[in-house]
Amino acid sequence: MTKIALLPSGSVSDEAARYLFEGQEAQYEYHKLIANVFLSTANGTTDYSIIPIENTIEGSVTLHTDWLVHEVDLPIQAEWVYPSIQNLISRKEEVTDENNKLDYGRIVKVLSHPVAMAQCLQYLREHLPHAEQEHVSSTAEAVRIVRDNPGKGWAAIGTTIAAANNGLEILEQGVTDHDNNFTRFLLVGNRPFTERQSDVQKTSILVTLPEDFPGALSQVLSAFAWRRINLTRIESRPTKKKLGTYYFFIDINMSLDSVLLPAAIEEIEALGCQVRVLGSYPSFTYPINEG
Ligand SMILES: O=C(O)C(=O)C[C@]1(C(=O)O)C=C[C@@H](O)C=C1
Repeated sequence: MTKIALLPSGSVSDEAARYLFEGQEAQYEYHKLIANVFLSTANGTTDYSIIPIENTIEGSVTLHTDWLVHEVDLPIQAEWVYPSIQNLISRKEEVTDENNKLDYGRIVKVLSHPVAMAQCLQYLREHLPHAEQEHVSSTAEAVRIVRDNPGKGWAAIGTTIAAANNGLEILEQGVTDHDNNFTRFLLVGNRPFTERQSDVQKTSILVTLPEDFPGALSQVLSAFAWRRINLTRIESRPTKKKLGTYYFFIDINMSLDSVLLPAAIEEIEALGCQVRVLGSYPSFTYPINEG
C-alpha cells in the first residue's frame, strides 16, 4: 500500500492526489501544514509527499519551492497538472436576503489559502471589497473554520468536496479571475513512481553560479541552447545566505538518461557552477497523457 502525505482532505492537493493515484491502493495521511507534509516523507512515515508548486495565475509557490531546496532532500518522482476550481462557500441562510439572493454585504470575512485567494483577487475586489481577508494553511482548513464559526458572516474559498464534507453550500461557483486555472503538483519521495507511464520526461536542477563571473548565467543557458535542449521554466530564488545571491531552479524537457543532458550539466559544472539534480521524472498533463 502506497502511503502519501498531503494537505487536508478536501484541499485541491487532495483532489489532485486522487486523480494521479486513481485505481491504485493508496493511503492518505493529511497534514494541516506543508512543513509536516514534507517531514512525514523525509522521516520515512510515508512514501511520497504531494506538493503544489506552480499555479497559472499566481506563479510559483515559493514557500514550497524553498522547502524542497533547503529543508529536505526528497527527489521529484513525478509531476502532473490539475485544475484549480475555487468556489465561494458558506451557509446560505447567513448570507442571503429575504428573496434568497446572495447579499455580499452580509459576508464580513473571507478565508482561504494565500495561493487560492490570489487566484480570486479581482472577484474579491469587485464583490467583497469590504470583507476582511484571512490566509490559512489550506482551502480545506478555510472551509472547516467557516463550518466551526456559524453566525459570523464568514465565507471560504475552496473546493466543492470541502463544502460537501463540511455540510456547507456553494454560494458562487468558479470564482477564479481567469478560466483555465491549473496547478502543477510534484510527487516527491525516495521511491520511483512506476504506476503510470508518460511519453514526456522532465528533469529539474538547481544551479548556483560562481561569484563575480560576468555572463555566467548566459553561459549556463548556452550549454542548453547549442544542444537544442528545451527548458520549460527558470526561476531564481535567494540562497538565503547573503543578500543578492541567488540560485536558479531550472526545469528541462528531457530525461537525465539521455546523452545530451549529462553532457550539458558537465559543461555547466566546468564553468564553476554547482549543480544539484532535484529529480528526473515522468510529466503528466491534464487529462492524463499515458504513453
Ligand atoms: O489549499 C489547498 O487546497 C491546496 O491544495 C494548496 C494550494 C497551493 O498551495 O497552491 C494548491 C492549489 C490551489 O490552487 C491553491 C492552494
